[in-house]
Amino acid sequence: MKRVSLTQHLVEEQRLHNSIPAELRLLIEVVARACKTISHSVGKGALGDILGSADTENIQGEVQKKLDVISNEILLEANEWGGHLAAMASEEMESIHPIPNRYPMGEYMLLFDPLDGSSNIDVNVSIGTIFSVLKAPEGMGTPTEADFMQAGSMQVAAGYAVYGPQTMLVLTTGNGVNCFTLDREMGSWVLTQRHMMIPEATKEFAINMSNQRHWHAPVQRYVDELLAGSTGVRGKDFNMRWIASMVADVHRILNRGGIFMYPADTRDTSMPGKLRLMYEANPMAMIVEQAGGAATDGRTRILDIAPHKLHQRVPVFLGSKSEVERVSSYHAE
Ligand SMILES: O=P(O)(O)OC[C@H]1O[C@](O)(COP(=O)(O)O)[C@@H](O)[C@@H]1O
Ligand SMILES: [Mg+2]
Ligand SMILES: [Mg+2]
Repeated sequence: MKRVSLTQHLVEEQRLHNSIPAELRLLIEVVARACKTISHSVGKGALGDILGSADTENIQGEVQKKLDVISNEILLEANEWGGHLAAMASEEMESIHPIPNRYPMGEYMLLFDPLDGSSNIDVNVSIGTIFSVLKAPEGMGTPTEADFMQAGSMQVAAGYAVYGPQTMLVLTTGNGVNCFTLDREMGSWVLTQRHMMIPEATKEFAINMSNQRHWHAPVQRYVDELLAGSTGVRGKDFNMRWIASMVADVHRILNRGGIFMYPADTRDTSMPGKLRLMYEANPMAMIVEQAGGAATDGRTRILDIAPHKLHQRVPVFLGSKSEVERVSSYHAE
C-alpha cells in the first residue's frame, strides 16, 4: 500500500477541491501535531504523572483531571505559535483566548474539547480530542465571544483524535471523512481509511441507560422499541454499547453504524443534555453528515442551531440516518 501522509493528503485535497488553503492546512497540521503530543502523554500513564485529579474545576463545574489541563495547555501552546489563528476557545476555559501580538490577525478560529471522555483516563479506556475550525468574521477587531457565535454549518474543518489501542485522527474539510493512523515509530500520520461512510443498516445503539427514568417520552418510546427487539415493532434484536467517551462511541458508529444519544432529561431544564454544542456536537455532526449520517438535537439539525453562548449544551442524536430520523420523528409527534 502506498503510504500517504496527512500533509500529502491535504495538499492533494486542495488540488482536487480547492478547499484547503495553505493557512488551513498548516493549522490542521499544528492541531495534529498537538494531538500527537497528547497521545504520547496518554501512553505514559502513571509514568508520566498524568493520571488523577487536578483538584480544580472548569467553567462547567466539573472537576478537572490532570490530563484535561495538560491537553488544554498542549493545544494552546502549539496553536498560539503555529496556526493561522485569531482566537481559540476550549471546553476547559471560561472565556475565549485571543492570539496575542499577531499582525495581521489570523483568519481562523479554533475550538476544542482537549480531552474527551475524562472519566476513562484513569482506567485506561479510549479517550480523545475533538476540534472545530471556523473562519474569523471579515473585518474582525479584537476577537470576542460574539465572533464565535456561528452555526455549525459554518465550520470549515472538524476532526477528532482517538487515543485507543491505536491513535487515530479522523478529519473532514467538507469533502468526506478520512482517517489517519499514527505511526508511533515514525511519528507520522498515515492515511488508512478514505471516504468513511456510516453503514445504514444497524443493530447497535449507544445511550447511558442509567438515566432512563429521567428521559422524556420520545426517547423512552424509541429505546423501549429497541429493547423489545424481535418481539416488538422493530422486528429485530438490537445490541447496546456505551463507552462514555464520545470519540470512541462515534468512531465505532463511523465504522459499523449505529446511533449515539445523549438526550436532555427532566432533571435540570437549565442544562439541556450534557454535551457541548461548540466543542462536541458541532464537530461530530459535521463529521457524521460528511460520512452520510445525520445529527439532530431531536428537533433541529445540529449544524443549523444558532449558538447563543460558548459553553452551550445540547441534546445529541447522531449516527445512521434512518435511526436518527426515527427518533427525531417521535419528538415531532
Ligand atoms: O458519564 P456519562 O454521563 O455517561 O457521560 C459520558 C459522556 O460524557 C463525555 O465524557 C463528556 O466529555 P468530557 O469528558 O469532555 O467532559 C462524553 O465523551 C461522553 O459521551
Ligand atoms: Mg467531551
Ligand atoms: Mg473534555
